[in-house]
Amino acid sequence: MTFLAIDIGNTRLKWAMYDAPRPGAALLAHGAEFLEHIERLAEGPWSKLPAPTHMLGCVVAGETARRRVHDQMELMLGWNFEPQWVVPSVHEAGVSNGYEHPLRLGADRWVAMIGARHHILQRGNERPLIVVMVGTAVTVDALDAQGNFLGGLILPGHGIMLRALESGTAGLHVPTGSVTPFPKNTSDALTSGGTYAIAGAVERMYQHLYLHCSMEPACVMAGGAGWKMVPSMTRPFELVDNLIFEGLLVMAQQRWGQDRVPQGVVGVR
Ligand SMILES: Nc1ncnc2c1ncn2[C@@H]1O[C@H](COP(=O)(O)OP(=O)(O)O)[C@@H](O)[C@H]1O
Ligand SMILES: CC(C)(COP(=O)(O)O)[C@@H](O)C(=O)NCCC(=O)O
Ligand SMILES: [K+]
Repeated sequence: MTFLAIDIGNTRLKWAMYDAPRPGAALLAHGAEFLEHIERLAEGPWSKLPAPTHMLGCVVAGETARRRVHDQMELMLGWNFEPQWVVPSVHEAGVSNGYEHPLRLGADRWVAMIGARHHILQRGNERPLIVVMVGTAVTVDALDAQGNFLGGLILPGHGIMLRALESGTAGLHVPTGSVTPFPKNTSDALTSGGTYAIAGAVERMYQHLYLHCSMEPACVMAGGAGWKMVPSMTRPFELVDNLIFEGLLVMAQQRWGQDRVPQGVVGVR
């Protein structure tokens, strides 16, 4: 059994191939393509893969992007699985969706929260949890210790913040700068402003959640630009690069975990 996991964000498609559809499976291959290069997948990185038997993905980049990926899969000889895409629900894998309209939550946020909760539970006690994803947009989602998703923030990512300032002003066209506490040039002022805007939003959510749960939250961060945030965070954060894939593996196991030991056999010697 081989499992293909796909995450289509607004900037890049990330994919990973595992030897089984369950957490802990061995990673066989992985890659990322900017959305404008989706058409390279079949002839390029996917051409060397064994045929997946199962596939699960999440997409927030729209129907056209998903269709372009389906077209690539159809070009692959021997790929016969039915593509499945995550639809956020009211409850899955120990996480309850507190969104007013659960279906309107970004599928990537839902998968990341399920991955993060699984990740944290594996490492110890139930704790409140902050899940930060730094991609095209930034999302900051809060879960209580019981796995209830309480709500989350959406803010612009680094690129969108810079482009918005560039296009809305006459004098802000400068190269990328450094993050510093007291920026003394325009480049550093813009780069630091964006980074601390994200760090500040996360800190605020941390305080909200701490107050709500009376218990220190654990913090998990992911996304293509997550590494940029690490030095500027005000709380200890764990960077989990494959957070979405961990979530997809947890969900895949619920769908196809037929390798489970049959009931009644456990413990029999
Ligand atoms: N070559 C690159 N590799 C990784 N991250 C990049 C690269 N170029 C830009 N980035 C940063 O990562 C962000 C995209 O991260 P990603 O997680 O792929 O976003 P999304 O999930 O929204 O597609 C960009 O907005 C940018 O800040
Ligand atoms: C917030 C997002 C744009 C993040 O997208 P990304 O940065 O991962 O490309 C995406 O999760 C989305 O479109 N969400 C739907 C709206 C919502 O979650 O409320
Ligand atoms: K994403």
